[in-house]
Amino acid sequence: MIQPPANGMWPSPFNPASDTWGASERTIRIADCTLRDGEQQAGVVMDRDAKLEIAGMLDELGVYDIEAGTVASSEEDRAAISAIVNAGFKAKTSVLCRGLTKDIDLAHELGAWGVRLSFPISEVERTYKLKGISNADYLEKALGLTRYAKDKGLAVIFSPYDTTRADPAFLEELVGALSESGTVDRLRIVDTTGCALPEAITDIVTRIRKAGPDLPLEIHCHNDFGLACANTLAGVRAGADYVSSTINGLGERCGNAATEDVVMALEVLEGYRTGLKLDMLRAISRRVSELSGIPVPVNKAVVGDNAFRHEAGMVVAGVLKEPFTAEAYKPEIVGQTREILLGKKSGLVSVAHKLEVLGMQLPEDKHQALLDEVKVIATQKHRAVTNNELKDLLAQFGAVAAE
Ligand SMILES: CC(=O)SCCNC(=O)CCNC(=O)[C@H](O)C(C)(C)COP(=O)(O)OP(=O)(O)OC[C@H]1O[C@@H](n2cnc3c(N)ncnc32)[C@H](O)[C@@H]1OP(=O)(O)O
Ligand SMILES: O=C(O)CCC(=O)C(=O)O
Repeated sequence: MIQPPANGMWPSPFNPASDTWGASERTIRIADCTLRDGEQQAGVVMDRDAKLEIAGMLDELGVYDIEAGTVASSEEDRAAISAIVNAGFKAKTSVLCRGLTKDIDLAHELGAWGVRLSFPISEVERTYKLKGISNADYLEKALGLTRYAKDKGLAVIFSPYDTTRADPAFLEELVGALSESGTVDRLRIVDTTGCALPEAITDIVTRIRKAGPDLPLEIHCHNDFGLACANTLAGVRAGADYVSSTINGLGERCGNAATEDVVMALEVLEGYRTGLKLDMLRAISRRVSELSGIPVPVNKAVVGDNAFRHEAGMVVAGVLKEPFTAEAYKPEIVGQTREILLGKKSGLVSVAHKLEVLGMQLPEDKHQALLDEVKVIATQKHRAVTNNELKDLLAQFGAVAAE
């Protein structure tokens, strides 16, 4: 008889073998940016206490670094950054800086571990944000800023904003120069408008690795085409060891790659290890939702309420015998629980199951009539039937407590 895998994960055997991308030799580190890009979602405000609480949960989750805010943004944000820096977390605290030395000074004064120097590289960004700066001036400025930050003892993550629309030859030239300068600890590849395909990310990472073979890489993708997770995975496969993502995919416009999606795809489908406490994912998702005011869709991957809920009769008939018939991994791995709902799509197997769960007995010849009534109620109410509604129905049908 077929045996489920002992680790509670059952991916497709058509997936490439887990050592294809060196998964067994690489640990992928999560550089979470919920508190910076997450807060950039229009209308979201997270105050100092909210940020400190989320940072504490991220630390417990096991992320490598926490991008705590944009240092120039406000006094409140600087207070939050300062509180996070001084909280004694294991995770490192970094901040986003513009290409301005005054931002680097602020980061230094706050005691941040590192800076992400955001310096737009594509022609469109440079034209409208950096007064049309030339390639030569861009290079000089980038080298000057990274040197300035390095001399202050900061970890330097250089971020050529809008990387995926950069001129490829200039991007390679920049990477070569930064790499040679020894002033950069990591390069962040940014798909600012979410406009890249996974193949493009693979190409960019491959080019960058050729131009600066020793430069550690971070991948930061937006979700405007629903590709943020796929693009992040492509970046990791091609050689990025750091993932910049957010809880619940919170972030500008359509958001960022969701930490929970990326981590579970890496762990379950690709065989990488992230070192995260996966069973915290549901709890941190809920808290970030509460503190940001942005709800988690019920069908959100990994952390949604419906991620491990089953209603359709044919599915439930399988799940009750072997959950892997409808699930790729066990819900408890991510702090979720499985639930069977009774509703419009249920069958008799679900009726028997619900009776058992509620500790009730009903003669089998009444099950079909009960199911018919369940379907009427569900159809009228446009939802599944609650346990209380079911208990009332069972009373009407003369069900008794099981012995
Ligand atoms: C999309 C991203 O994820 S990047 C991160 C963006 N995050 C944020 O903007 C959040 C926090 N921002 C803020 O609180 C404010 O924008 C502040 C305090 C940083 C700056 O406010 P202000 O000084 O009033 O400037 P404002 O935001 O209106 O405009 C930004 C200016 O910086 C320029 N700029 C934009 N990006 C950069 C950069 N990376 N480096 C240097 N200058 C930049 C813009 O072109 C604009 O210049 P202009 O005034 O000549 O048009
Ligand atoms: O330049 C950066 O690293 C920040 C920009 C960003 O978050 C983005 O473009 O998506």
